[in-house]
Amino acid sequence: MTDRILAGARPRLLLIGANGQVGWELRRTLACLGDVVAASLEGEYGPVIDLLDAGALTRLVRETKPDAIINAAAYTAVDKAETDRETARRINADAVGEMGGLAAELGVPVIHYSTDFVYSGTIGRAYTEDDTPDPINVYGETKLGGERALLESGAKALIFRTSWVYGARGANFLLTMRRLFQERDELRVVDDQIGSPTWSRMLAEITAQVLYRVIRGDLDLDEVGGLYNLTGAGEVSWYGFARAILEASGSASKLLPIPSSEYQAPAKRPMFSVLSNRRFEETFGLATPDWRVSLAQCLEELT
Ligand SMILES: NC(=O)C1=CN([C@@H]2O[C@H](COP(=O)(O)OP(=O)(O)OC[C@H]3O[C@@H](n4cnc5c(N)ncnc54)[C@H](OP(=O)(O)O)[C@@H]3O)[C@@H](O)[C@H]2O)C=CC1
Ligand SMILES: Cc1cn([C@H]2C[C@H](O)[C@@H](COP(=O)(O)OP(=O)(O)O[C@H]3O[C@@H](C)C(=O)[C@@H](O)[C@H]3O)O2)c(=O)[nH]c1=O
Repeated sequence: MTDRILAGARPRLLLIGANGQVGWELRRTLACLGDVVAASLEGEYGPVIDLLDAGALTRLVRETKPDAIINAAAYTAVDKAETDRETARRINADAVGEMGGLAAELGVPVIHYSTDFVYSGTIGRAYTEDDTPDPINVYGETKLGGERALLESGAKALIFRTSWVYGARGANFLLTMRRLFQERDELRVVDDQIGSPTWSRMLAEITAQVLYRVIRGDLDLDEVGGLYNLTGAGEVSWYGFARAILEASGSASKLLPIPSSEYQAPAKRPMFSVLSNRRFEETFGLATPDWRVSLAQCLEELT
C-alpha cells in the first residue's frame, strides 16, 4: 500500500493501452477501485502514450505517480510481427521491462498480460506455469521477453497469461467471424488448433477483483506475485468456436473444418495451447466461467 492510500486518498491507477480490447474493459471496470489515468496511443480517454517513444513512459509514470500500473498495451498482430520483429520486441518486451523498473522505483505493483503463444503447443496436455516456454512465432517470443523482463525488473508484478481473447469491440475472432458470416456463403476454419477463448470483460473483471485485494494490502505480491495462467475455462478448436458463434448468429453460411495445412498464414500457431488455471484458482480463490457461458453473455450485448 502506498503512503497516499494509507493517508486515505483514492488509488490512482495508471492504465496503459486503454483503447485495446482488454484495456477498454479495464478502464470501465477499474473505475470502481480508484481514479483511472487511461493512457493510450491516440489519447482517446487520457494521456497519449507511445511505447516506441523513448522516454515517454518514464515521463508518464513520473508525472502520474500511480499507486498501481496496469499494462494492456501490446503488439498483437501475430502475422505482421513475423516481418516487424523489432517493433514487436520494443513494445512487448523492452517497454514492459522499463515499466517494471519504473514501478520498482516507486514501489507500486504492475499487472501485465501474456499469452498462450509462449508455447509451441506440442506438450499434449494443459500447460502449467512450470512448463518451459518454447514459442514458435515472433509475437510469442517477444511476449516471453516481456514476461522475463518484468520478472527481472524487481517490481512487484502479476502476469496473467491468457488466450484467444475476444469481446464486443476491437480486432478479434468473434467479430471477424460475425462479419464474414454476413459477407460469405461459405467459410473454412481450422479444426486442429485447440485453445481456450477468453472474454475481455471477464478478464478485466477478474483482474479488478485481484487488484482490489492488492491495493488494500490483503494480498502481498512479495508472496503471491509472479506468473499465472488465466483463461476462459474449457477448450475448443477455432472451428468449434466459430460454429458456436455461427449457431448464435442465425446465419445461413456454411462452415467447413479444415486442417491448419490448408490455411496459409505467415506465423505458425500452437496446435494445443490450453493453459491450466489451477494456480490462479488456488491462490486467489476465483474461477473463470466456461468459455460457452462467457460467449453467450458477450453475444447478449451484440444482438
Ligand atoms: N488478443 C488476444 O487474443 C490475446 C491477447 N493477449 C494479451 O492481452 C493483452 C491485451 O490484448 P488485447 O486487448 O487483445 O490487444 P489489442 O490489440 O486489442 O490492444 C492492444 C493495445 O495496445 C496498443 N498499442 C499498440 N502499440 C502501442 C504503442 N506503441 N504504444 C502504446 N500503445 C500501443 C494498441 O493501440 P492501437 O489499437 O491504437 O494500435 C491497442 O490499443 C496484451 O498483452 C496481449 O498480448 C494474450 C492472449 C490473447
Ligand atoms: C479468419 C480465419 C482465421 N482462421 C484461423 C487462423 C488462426 O489459426 C485462427 C485464429 O485466427 P486469428 O488471426 O483471429 O487469431 P490469432 O492472431 O491467431 O489469435 C491469437 O492472437 C494473439 C494476440 C494471442 O495472444 C493468441 O492467444 C491468439 O488469440 O483461425 C481460419 O481458419 N479461417 C478464417 O477464415
